[in-house]
Amino acid sequence: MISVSEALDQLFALAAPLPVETVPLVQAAGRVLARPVTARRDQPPFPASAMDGYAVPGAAPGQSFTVIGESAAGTRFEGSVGPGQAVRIFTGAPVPEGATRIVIQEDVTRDGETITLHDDLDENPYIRPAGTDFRIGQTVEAPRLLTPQDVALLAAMNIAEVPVTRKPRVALISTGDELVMPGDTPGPDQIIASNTFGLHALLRDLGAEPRILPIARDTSESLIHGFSLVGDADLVVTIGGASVGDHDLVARVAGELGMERAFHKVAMRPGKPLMSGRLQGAMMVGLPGNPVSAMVCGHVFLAPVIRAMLGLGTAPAPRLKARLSAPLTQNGPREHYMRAQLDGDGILALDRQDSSLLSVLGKANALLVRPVGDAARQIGDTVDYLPL
Ligand SMILES: Nc1nc2c(c(=O)[nH]1)N[C@H]1C(S)=C(S)[C@@H](COP(=O)(O)OP(=O)(O)OC[C@H]3O[C@@H](n4cnc5c(N)ncnc54)[C@H](O)[C@@H]3O)O[C@H]1N2
Ligand code: MOO
Repeated sequence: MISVSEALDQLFALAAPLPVETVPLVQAAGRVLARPVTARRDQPPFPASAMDGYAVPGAAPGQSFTVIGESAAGTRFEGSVGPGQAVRIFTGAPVPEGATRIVIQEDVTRDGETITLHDDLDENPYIRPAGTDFRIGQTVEAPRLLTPQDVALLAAMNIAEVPVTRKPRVALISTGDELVMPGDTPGPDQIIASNTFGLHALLRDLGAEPRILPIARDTSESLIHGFSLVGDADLVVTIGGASVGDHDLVARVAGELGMERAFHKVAMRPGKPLMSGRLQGAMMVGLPGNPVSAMVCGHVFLAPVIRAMLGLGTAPAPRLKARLSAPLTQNGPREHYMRAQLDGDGILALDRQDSSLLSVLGKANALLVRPVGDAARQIGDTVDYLPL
């Protein structure tokens, strides 16, 4: 059995960054910017008013000015402002030549075309210099997972299309005679395929394009048929059939189909029977069937693999630290990812840790990580965790 970090290294060696494609800006959020993009204009492109008021060439309390025109957002005042003159101006409008500040309209009394400034003037000039937000040539660096804020910035830079890494296509194959799809009517010995859907959701959130294939039954023929449906997937993920039972066929069938196996079995709990390799041009990961094992492997392995394929680098799932709010007994020979709850008092491993318990996983908001052979821990000790 290899360690979690050795398994991750081998997975990263199999996970090549995907090609670049161009998408319209409305589809850019959540995608990974693949190349730096450069602003095509200054913003604002002219000195702009930050407030509604009057543009004046300097201002003293009590001073009067004659209003000679108007500058609105989209339609500037053509001309300049001389001594004793003011231009009515609105937020976002170009500041006319000769004006050095904007006096907000709350600080002004207007009588016809004459304005008189109040005694308690707001001193802020309220002018945004040209290019104060960004200048032509300024870049948004890549790789970068684009947020809604980034999309707004790119739009302001007049970038209508962006180069992004293609979404990793992931084929999900559940295996087992006992499984039916949610909504179907299970026979007396059957259960519902669950982690398939949890993994689909996780992968979609990570920016992949997952596809659930028909459930493969516990026969070689059915599994071979399942593998024949993966199409152009970058990553094939099987669920179940990874262990040592008579009906656990995934490793054998994948081997017969020519899988170059990188590893099978990892010193972790849950998730021990994990396997991976390369199968017919795609990366393949065989997850254990126990629902919590599959989901934990999704967070610990599939998430970093998807990020690597997206060009976001090769790093394990980020870990944080917290203080224990209940003691822990000694850990065994496998790295343990304990379902845990984190709150203001610290982190607490939940009572029941069986890898079939989705209801416990649902209550957890963290996976508390116990290193191999970790000694017993006391309240207040610092531990690592992965947020869920
Ligand atoms: N003698 C041994 N038995 C087992 C070992 C071992 O080392 N020696 N390892 C155990 C561990 S650890 C795990 S984890 C499981 C993993 O087994 P498989 O990957 O072969 O998974 P299955 O046997 O097919 O299923 C396990 C369990 O999960 C349920 N399952 C499977 N797929 C789904 C799905 N898509 N949705 C919901 N539930 C699913 C399945 O019905 C079983 O209950 O092996 C241990 N055994
Ligand atoms: O490793 Mo299994 O995933 O402990 O339940």
